[in-house]
Amino acid sequence: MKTFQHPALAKAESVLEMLPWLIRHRGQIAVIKFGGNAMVDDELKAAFAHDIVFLHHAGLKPVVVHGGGPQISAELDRRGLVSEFRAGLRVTTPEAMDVVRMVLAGQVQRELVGLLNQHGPLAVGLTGEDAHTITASRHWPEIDGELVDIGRVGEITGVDTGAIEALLADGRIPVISSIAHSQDDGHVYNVNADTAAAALAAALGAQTLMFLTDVEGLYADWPNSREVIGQLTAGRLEKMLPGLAGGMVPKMAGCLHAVRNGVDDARVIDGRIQHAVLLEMFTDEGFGTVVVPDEEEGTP
Ligand SMILES: Nc1ncnc2c1ncn2[C@@H]1O[C@H](COP(=O)(O)OP(=O)(O)O)[C@@H](O)[C@H]1O
Ligand SMILES: CC(=O)N[C@@H](CCC(=O)OP(=O)(O)O)C(=O)O
Repeated sequence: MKTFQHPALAKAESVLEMLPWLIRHRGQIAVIKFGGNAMVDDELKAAFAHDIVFLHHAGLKPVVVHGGGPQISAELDRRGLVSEFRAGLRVTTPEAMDVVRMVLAGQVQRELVGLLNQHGPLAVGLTGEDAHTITASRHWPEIDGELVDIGRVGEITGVDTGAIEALLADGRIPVISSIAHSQDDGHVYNVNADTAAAALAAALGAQTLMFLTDVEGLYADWPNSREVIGQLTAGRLEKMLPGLAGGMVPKMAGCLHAVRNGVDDARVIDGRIQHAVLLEMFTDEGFGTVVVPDEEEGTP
């Protein structure tokens, strides 16, 4: 008997191509950090939300951590306040902290929760303050041999995954803002969102940590070349870290922390590409930079 090929056969084939990835990722926790610089436009943000909802329905447990650096800077600017960064971290006065909290928890997080919930009652937003999810103490970075005061910037001292795990068990998608509570002094602290995502990924026992940013991945010789490093081991990354600069420092330090603390792989991918998360998780077209534990050198 002759088989009949439906005109839409190619569609069935592309659905089937996902099968090995669906089997591989089922039940996995994926922490996905959406950088403020990757939130380029409404279409891209909507595509990101769609991808996260797809992961959820594909049987993964996505946890979204979001940034918002440029959005905070814009609001500070609107209020006539300056944005100063030291050692890659925003100098955060108590007045600026109010703006950080308002922009991250009140604007960026709300927008992402709203976009996710267009697909059903899925997303619940929280900040690190809620249920002591992230606790911190005041961070004093060392610059030129001296400890420098950069205000209400927190160094993570603890992660309590209870609230996130309860949400995951309830079939929700947690969306987390990188703000922490301090048990030392009762203040609220501004935490770099990359650092928060990495700490959460390790504490949750996530399989994957993914950073969506505004470059293709880690460039080997930035800013001189645009050659992306496809894969690197924790050991190689550790040697490279002191030579890195700018926004890549917390991302790559976060990748290292994650894979050294039980996360299978940590990725930096180009969040400006529509459906970057889906392409990375469910196709062979891996792009960006993946960091793997030392023993996995050579594994795709
Ligand atoms: N080696 C490198 N490879 C790629 N980008 C780098 C590198 N070193 C520094 N950068 C900078 O890091 C930026 C990404 O970090 P950041 O601005 O904090 O983004 P996000 O908002 O996504 O966290 C890039 O736009 C680039 O300017
Ligand atoms: C201490 C510190 O610098 N906190 C960051 C928090 C937001 C963030 O990290 O956002 P991106 O991921 O978009 O850069 C800030 O105030 O900009």
